[in-house]
Amino acid sequence: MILHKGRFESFVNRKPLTMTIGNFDGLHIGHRALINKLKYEDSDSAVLTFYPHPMKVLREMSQHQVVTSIEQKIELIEQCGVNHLFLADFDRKTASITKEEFIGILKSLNVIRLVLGVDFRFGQHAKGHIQDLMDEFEVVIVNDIKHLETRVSTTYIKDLIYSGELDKAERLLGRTYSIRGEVIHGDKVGRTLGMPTANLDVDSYVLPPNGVYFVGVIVKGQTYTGALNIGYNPTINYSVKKRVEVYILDFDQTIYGETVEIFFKKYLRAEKQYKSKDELMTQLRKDIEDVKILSSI
Ligand SMILES: Cc1cc2nc3c(=O)[nH]c(=O)nc-3n(C[C@H](O)[C@H](O)[C@H](O)COP(=O)(O)O)c2cc1C
Ligand SMILES: Nc1ncnc2c1ncn2[C@@H]1O[C@H](COP(=O)(O)OP(=O)(O)OP(=O)(O)O)[C@@H](O)[C@H]1O
Repeated sequence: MILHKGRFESFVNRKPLTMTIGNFDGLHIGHRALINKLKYEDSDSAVLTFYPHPMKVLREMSQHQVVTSIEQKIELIEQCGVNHLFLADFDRKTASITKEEFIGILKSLNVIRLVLGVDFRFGQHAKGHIQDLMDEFEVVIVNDIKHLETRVSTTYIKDLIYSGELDKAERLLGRTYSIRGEVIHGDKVGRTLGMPTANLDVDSYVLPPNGVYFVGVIVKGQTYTGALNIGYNPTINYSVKKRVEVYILDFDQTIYGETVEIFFKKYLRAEKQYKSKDELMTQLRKDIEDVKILSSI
């Protein structure tokens, strides 16, 4: 896959393209339905997406949470076998590109065919409609992919994750929900409990509810099993900021600064304030036993 990164109006491409356009946060089964329709003999397949997510810029949402980081999105699109990914910088200037200018840029990029969802809008104030594109390009419209009468969308999947419906989110994503984060320094209390944990910086992701999860962990290309806690450590070492920390089974490396990927497999229990450190430790040992059993099934 060729990754074109930069300003939308500055991209250069010679070969004819069949392109789809959107945010594609999550690369869910609806998005994949579009991408799977990009293959034509007469052209290369292409995805156009914007970074940062337009919502972050337009609504000034510094805390806009995502289902896939930009790195994950690039990898997932590449795995779909797409020839070109156009990753356009998104800022106020990009947002002010009119629908006529938008069409002009697509033409200059040699786009001959567009594959789009029925609700597709584009250009300044989302004034451009599919109808405006039909005069200039061949347009393939993909009907909404639904799950039990509900249109699959990133917004819906985010709600499922926030409310802990991870099985359903997994079905709509077509893969286990995973997040990536750098291992940061915690308060190093875990190791004094005989249970060193990796604290993760995963601030930009949609997180499921607080509690303990059975997870898969990828560290330096190797897959491990883990017990992950999302919460505030109410028993010892209370934290005002939400923490995400994982105990990786059969692992004893120092991994500060490494990026690890966490795959949410099963919710185990709520985070709880225990009366003593010993009670917490007894529970943590039980969590690890539960995770061992689940990983052997
Ligand atoms: C699998 C797992 C489950 C946890 N469950 C709880 C819990 O129920 N209640 C709690 O107060 N802390 C819980 N913790 C947090 C520990 O108290 C925490 O690891 C400890 O405070 C170490 O913090 P540190 O990373 O800053 O060293 C859990 C941690 C893990 C890894
Ligand atoms: N369920 C679906 N079925 C078919 N096409 C879809 C579906 N969901 C999104 N698309 C199409 O995929 C492209 C990219 O979608 P985009 O990521 O912008 O929206 P979305 O998944 O609906 O997310 P959000 O909930 O944030 O609006 C658009 O052309 C859109 O119409």
